[in-house]
Amino acid sequence: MGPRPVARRERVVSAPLGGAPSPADGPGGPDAAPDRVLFGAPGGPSRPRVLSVAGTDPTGGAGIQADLKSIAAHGGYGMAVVTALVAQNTRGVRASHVPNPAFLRAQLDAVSDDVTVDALKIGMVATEAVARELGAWLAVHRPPHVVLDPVMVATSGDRLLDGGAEDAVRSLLAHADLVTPNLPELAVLLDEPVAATWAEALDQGARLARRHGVAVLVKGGHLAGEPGRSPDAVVTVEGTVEIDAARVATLHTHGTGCSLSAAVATLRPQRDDWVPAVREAKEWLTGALRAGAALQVGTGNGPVDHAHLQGSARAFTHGAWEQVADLRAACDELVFVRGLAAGTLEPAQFAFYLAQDALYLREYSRVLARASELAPDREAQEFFARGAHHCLAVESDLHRRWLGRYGPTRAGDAGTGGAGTGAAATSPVTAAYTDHLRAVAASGSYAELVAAVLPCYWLYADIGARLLARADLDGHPYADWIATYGDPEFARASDRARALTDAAARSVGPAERARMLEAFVRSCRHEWLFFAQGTSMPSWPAPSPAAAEPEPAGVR
Ligand SMILES: Nc1ncnc2c1ncn2[C@@H]1O[C@H](COP(=O)(O)OP(=O)(O)OP(=O)(O)O)[C@@H](O)[C@H]1O
Ligand SMILES: Cc1ncc(COP(=O)(O)O)c(N)n1
Repeated sequence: MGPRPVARRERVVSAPLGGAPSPADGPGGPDAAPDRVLFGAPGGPSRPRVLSVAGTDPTGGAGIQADLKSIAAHGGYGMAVVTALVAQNTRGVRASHVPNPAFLRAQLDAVSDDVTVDALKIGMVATEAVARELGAWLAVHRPPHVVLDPVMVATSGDRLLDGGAEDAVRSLLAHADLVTPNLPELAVLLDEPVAATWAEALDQGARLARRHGVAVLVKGGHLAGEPGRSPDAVVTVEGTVEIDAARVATLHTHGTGCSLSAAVATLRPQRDDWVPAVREAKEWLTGALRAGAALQVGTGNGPVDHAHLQGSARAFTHGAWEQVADLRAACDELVFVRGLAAGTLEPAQFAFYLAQDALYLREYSRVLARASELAPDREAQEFFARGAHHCLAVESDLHRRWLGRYGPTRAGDAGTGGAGTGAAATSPVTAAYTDHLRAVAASGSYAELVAAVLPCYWLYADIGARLLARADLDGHPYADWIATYGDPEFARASDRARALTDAAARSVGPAERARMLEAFVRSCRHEWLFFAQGTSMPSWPAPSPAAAEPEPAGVR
């Protein structure tokens, strides 16, 4: 029932306040890139198709090999064009071979002649000639999201870019949305000394952003004076968003920059802007750094573990979604859902459903407000607070746009078992769902609560996308309503709710994860019932008038 129109409203309502490009929208503002593709929607690609243009590392920790693992770990389909074959391992670089630029172009064209690229990550370009050829290709085939990792020197200290080719890398900035230099690379791009403090690094990031109209991911991996921390920041002409993380005490940092930039490139087509993509990628990278040593790869600076969330620790929502596969199929088969898609649903049944939806949203808003209160960080707090606010906006909108159309009495008829006395009463099905949510809000943890509220986003985004693809909306009585179900904005909010749930799941132990799963599955069952009541809820008798209070003894 839920927040799908909420997310839709998010775009409309926030425009006057937040309509200016956000700091992380990139140089062209929020409209520079086309609307996000709804990956996994019918008829569309199931995953973002991400191209890495970079050098190789036969030991698999950096370059293209790392990029492909990182892309896969973030749900992308990875492709790779090789700029340079590098004989290296965890101890250093021995030799490299750079194929001629014509062969690079042949590889690039082989991809762009055949495949749509949703995001591009550029890593080691090795020589000026490679950078120029790549620039020429980009001038014609620029993908919607371009991340440039201006690789110059390896962790081992070996050069990966020809001396004198810095200008050519700088020229690629014109084709990039986000550039991800480490501190020495940032200094080279600006032709300034290396920043000694985090504040200086941020200033340099701002100068680079202004000079080239690009978003800059300033990385604190090489920073000395911040003990225990490894902060990064997304810096644009509009401002700076810092993303802090604990420093992992490890030698195994080979390929961190490659892995991070590939992760961000893969997440960007799946997220609203650069900040959430970087936040998620960095959180993942910190886990990958922690798990790196256990791989026992090499005797030098070993790689990070790109697969640390796979296997037993794979994303919580992945397993939870599989658990409710039957319920999801059952939702599709409901008379209500089929009638909605076909346009054959009785208007009175639709009105009853909407009246219950409005009642539900009022309660759901309170529950989202509680999730905001419990949220562990500002981004989650804002996400749920916005959701809570928009639920109320949508509830009012439902009354104004939809329930007015059918008349409060008819909705009330359905809701009060035929009493026909105006406002709808909460049905037992609606009450059971909101009771469940409020119980988790009252006594569950943040992790359990986000799992409980997730189905209201995710099931609707999922059903919405399929309804939209199937239904012919021309002259359809519920066209407006179905369009809100399939709105990509809503799918984005659902993705975010899912990512927050996964982040919460990663921070708790197995017992709490089991409670999260239970809360999630229960909410899914309530969602199914909520749809089902639209066509199969019997009227229930209106309550009898309250018995008159007995008069207290001794009066008169
Ligand atoms: N020891 C660490 N603990 C936590 N995060 C780290 C650590 N070292 C690097 N990082 C993070 O890894 C990412 C890459 O940062 P870094 O500044 O090392 O870039 P880089 O030098 O381009 O990487 P690479 O080592 O691949 O060349 C950043 O998000 C940074 O904060
Ligand atoms: C092909 C290639 N690209 C990038 C790096 C940088 O990674 P790191 O600095 O972690 O060695 C590398 N070593 N090899």
